[in-house]
Amino acid sequence: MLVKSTTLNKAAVIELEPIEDNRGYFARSFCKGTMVEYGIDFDVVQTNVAFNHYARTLRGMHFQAPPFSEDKIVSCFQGAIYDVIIDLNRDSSTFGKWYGLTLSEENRLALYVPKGFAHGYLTLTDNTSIHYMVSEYYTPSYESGVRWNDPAFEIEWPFTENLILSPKDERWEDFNIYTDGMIQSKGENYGQ
Ligand SMILES: Cc1cn([C@H]2C[C@H](O)[C@@H](COP(=O)(O)OP(=O)(O)O[C@H]3O[C@@H](C)C(=O)[C@@H](O)[C@H]3O)O2)c(=O)[nH]c1=O
Repeated sequence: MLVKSTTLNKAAVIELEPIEDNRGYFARSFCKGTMVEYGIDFDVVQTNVAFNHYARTLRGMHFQAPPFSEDKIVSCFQGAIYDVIIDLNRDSSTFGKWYGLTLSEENRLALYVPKGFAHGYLTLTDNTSIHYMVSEYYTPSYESGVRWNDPAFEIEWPFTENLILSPKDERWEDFNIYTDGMIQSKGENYGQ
């Protein structure tokens, strides 16, 4: 597996290195040692799958606040999604910036989402299956989010009309770039 940097601090794209033969291929999709070589210390405590019936389904933008901030590794093993992250760490030079890429069963890419990043995705096809590993247990009282179309971030989504969202994801309040965000080293969460 190859780990490649992105435009956002700490976030990375993971590329499989399939070993092919007449049956198909084999590839490592996660290796703690390889991640450490790239400076990422990731301990998986839970793996999750999500399925979406329809294209234009948007889930996000979610994070767990300190002290339950979590790293994630997200991949799409059926169909295709446009996956987006936002750096909400106030002490990061890429604070407030977003990054997006297509994850699909064809490109077999995964996205490493560091602590303090909001994460969400828009399905590009019907019948999408998403797999993600997380480094913290689900802690609903620390679950938080920002709205997919919050003007503070200007995310360029492939579609913006006729989206399917949960009521929770429609209602995240506006992010205030001056007062909201997190500082992981201090375990602090500001604003929402
Ligand atoms: C995330 C999660 C949800 N649930 C429950 C809560 C609820 O009843 C149901 C659906 O939850 P949600 O609507 O939050 O599911 P969903 O919108 O798919 O939430 C996920 O979105 C993507 C973008 C992420 O990045 C994930 O970390 C996670 O927040 O599943 C768990 O039991 N454990 C979990 O770890």
